[in-house]
Amino acid sequence: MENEEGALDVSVTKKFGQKRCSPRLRQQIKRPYYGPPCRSKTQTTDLLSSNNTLSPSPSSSSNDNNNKDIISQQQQQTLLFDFSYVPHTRSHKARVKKTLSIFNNYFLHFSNSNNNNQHPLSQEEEEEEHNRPDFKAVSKMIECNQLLFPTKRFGHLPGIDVGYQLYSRAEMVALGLHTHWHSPIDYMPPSYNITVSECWPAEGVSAGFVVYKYLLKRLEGQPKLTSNQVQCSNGRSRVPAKAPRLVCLDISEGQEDVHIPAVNTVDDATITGFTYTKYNQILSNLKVPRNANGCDCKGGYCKNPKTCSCARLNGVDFPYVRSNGGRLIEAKDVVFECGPNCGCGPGCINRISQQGIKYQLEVFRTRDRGWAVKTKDFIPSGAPVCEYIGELRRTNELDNVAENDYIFEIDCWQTIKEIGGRERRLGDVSLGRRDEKEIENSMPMPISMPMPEPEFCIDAGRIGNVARFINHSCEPNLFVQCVLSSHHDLRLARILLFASDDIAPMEELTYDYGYALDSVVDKNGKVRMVPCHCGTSECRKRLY
Ligand SMILES: C[S@@+](CC[C@H](N)C(=O)[O-])C[C@H]1O[C@@H](n2cnc3c(N)ncnc32)[C@H](O)[C@@H]1O
Repeated sequence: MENEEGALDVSVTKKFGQKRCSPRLRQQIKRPYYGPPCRSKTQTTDLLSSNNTLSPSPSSSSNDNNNKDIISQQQQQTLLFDFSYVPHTRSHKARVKKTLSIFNNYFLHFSNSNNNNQHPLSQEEEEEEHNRPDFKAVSKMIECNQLLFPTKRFGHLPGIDVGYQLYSRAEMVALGLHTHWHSPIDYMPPSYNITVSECWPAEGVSAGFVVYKYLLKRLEGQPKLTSNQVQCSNGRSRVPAKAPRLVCLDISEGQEDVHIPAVNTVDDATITGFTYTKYNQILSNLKVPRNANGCDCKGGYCKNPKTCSCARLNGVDFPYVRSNGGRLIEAKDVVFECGPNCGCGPGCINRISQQGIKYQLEVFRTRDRGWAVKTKDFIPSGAPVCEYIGELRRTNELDNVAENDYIFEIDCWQTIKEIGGRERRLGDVSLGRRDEKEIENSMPMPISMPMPEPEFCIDAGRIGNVARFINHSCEPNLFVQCVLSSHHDLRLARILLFASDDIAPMEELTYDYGYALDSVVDKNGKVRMVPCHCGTSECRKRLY
């Protein structure tokens, strides 16, 4: 939000290419977080100390007429001064992270409850402020005392660094960076002008508005900006990056809807030794389960979760909302999507993971982790990023497993049942017993069948897609979601990677490989140890 000279562009509240965004954050929570603590108004604002995992209730007070009053009361609170610069600690950053998770969680739930309204909202009603899911999310956070900085502050906000990219006013309100919900421009009375050195109208007039810029004084002790923190409000970096060497224009060779270039600024390596494919390859010795029965929904789209048999498998709800092209509301042990025998069509809300890659991704070379993948687009939390694609194999038929870095064991059943030391991958996800029963009932094998180890895996060593280049991080921004669409055999579930946070453009994509330490042995039975170079504050130091 501040440029190299310290001039603040008041257009910071403008959209940044897409609808919503989040700052670049390093989180403290290892697993995707989907259950915000909803606390009473009397509690303190220490979000991190709360252990409650109450899910937001989309219906409660979402249309409260006094929402606006709550916000305007807040706007009138006394200003707090804080001119001392406090270096950001992990706990400050974790609070920011958690606040944005809570906002996203409410946003997705309210979007879902709008979709599921018995009487769908008209276009005009949808545009009314009190019906907007972002407005409802912020109102709910105010009601539950979940804003990060609920009092208007002047000066430093611990945990929020210069260089954060914020795309929506609602997120800024959630953090306490912006207090005027109704107006895109927040302000302080003139008596608070001590931090402004200069102010001038920018050249040109945009859509009838003059854009003002402000040169601000740096707080004492505030570190200098680094070039990678500098962003313009139009999304382009102000400091030109060193021209990368393009080693491949499109690793998918036209198979994906978007080109996936590969660049290397580190060494002479090129992309070799694998063939790109968009679909899992099934080896001839493997029997593909028959297609599951589908739902009877008509008219191209599944609309009613009570009558759609696929929605019933997901706990009588659709797992996705339509916002930003489709987002998973919350992580689940398994998502049942509509498939080939369903009455709906390809545009159905319950087929979001079947649409292929839609974000601009780039493969790039790192100094210590080989190739990696970054996004050039903003990716909202809950959005599907890509599927892990390769050859479907039996795990007991793999040769040289220890030498193959590209094997993904399909361990959905084991993680649901917490078999073999596999903890539930989704951490904070709450799953009712009923859902687990539904999953078991829909499986084409007896539930008593002992499956201590995954029977099948996806081997992307020779054949695969862009997911094979995504590295591990102990603080990832993607999470693994098992999805069943054509059949209902969990042993052969599809493996999808979804965004666990809002992901800013140019951020590396990572997920937690989830290896148990000492679980990988070489062909002589000796434990293999690989150091982790994810570089995050939560790093467990070893990949396995
Ligand atoms: C699925 S591949 C990921 C792409 C890989 N970097 C490449 O160049 O093709 C997994 C391998 O990448 C490397 N890797 C991934 N994440 C890593 C990390 N955090 N630290 C060290 N090495 C990592 C390890 O060699 C690992 O076995």
